[in-house]
Amino acid sequence: MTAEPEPSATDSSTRPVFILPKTVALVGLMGVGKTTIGKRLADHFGLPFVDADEEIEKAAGMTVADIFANYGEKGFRDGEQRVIARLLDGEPRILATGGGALTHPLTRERLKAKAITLWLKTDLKVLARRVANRPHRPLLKDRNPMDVLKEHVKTRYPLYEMADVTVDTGDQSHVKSLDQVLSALHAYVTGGQ
Ligand SMILES: Nc1ncnc2c1ncn2[C@@H]1O[C@H](COP(=O)(O)OP(=O)(O)OP(=O)(O)O)[C@@H](O)[C@H]1O
Ligand SMILES: O=C(O)C1=C[C@@H](O)[C@@H](O)[C@H](O)C1
Ligand SMILES: [Mg+2]
Repeated sequence: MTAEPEPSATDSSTRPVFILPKTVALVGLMGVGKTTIGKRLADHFGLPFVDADEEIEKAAGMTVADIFANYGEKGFRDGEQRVIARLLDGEPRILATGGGALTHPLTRERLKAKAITLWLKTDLKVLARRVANRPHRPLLKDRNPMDVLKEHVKTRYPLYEMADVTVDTGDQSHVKSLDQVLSALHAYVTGGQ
């Protein structure tokens, strides 16, 4: 006799099916998976995926690193604020924000009003390992990643706490992280039904 296969985390038929009433905006520290999980979430819902960093680069015609170099962090945040405002208008979508987007008061206000905000978090050691492999982030230039991440925990965690939904993904596969995100969103959208 052949046993029925166990439903696995990769079996998308076991994932909850529901409609998103508005845009889901992923927030959290750099390297936590906003882009990676955001793309998979968009595929699941058949919604467009947008990455605020990419949209800022398109609008400015230069890389995030060059915007920081030419206009400083303040210049970048102003541009980021305008781009996120535009991305929050229109049909629901999945939006990956930049790690520091919530530091701008207007961005915080708009995200709160127009999106379901979802804070992705994980252990700092996991993040330090991930960002060490990718040297393009201007805030890490010539800095020890763990020092920067610890500073960001102090200044940004109080901001991320405004999120409607929080998911701690630990150090596991994308597939499992996506499952966690979907069940947390499902509980939020249906009021835990
Ligand atoms: N379970 C997981 N969830 C999310 N990302 C993971 C996971 N496991 C490994 N990663 C890897 O972590 C790296 C960082 O992810 P990603 O670029 O999506 O982060 P981010 O939050 O968008 O960062 P940034 O703020 O710099 O844009 C990617 O290489 C991704 O593949
Ligand atoms: O954490 C941050 O402040 C940043 C994260 C990236 O997504 C980019 O938005 C930029 O490098 C700044
Ligand atoms: Mg990203």
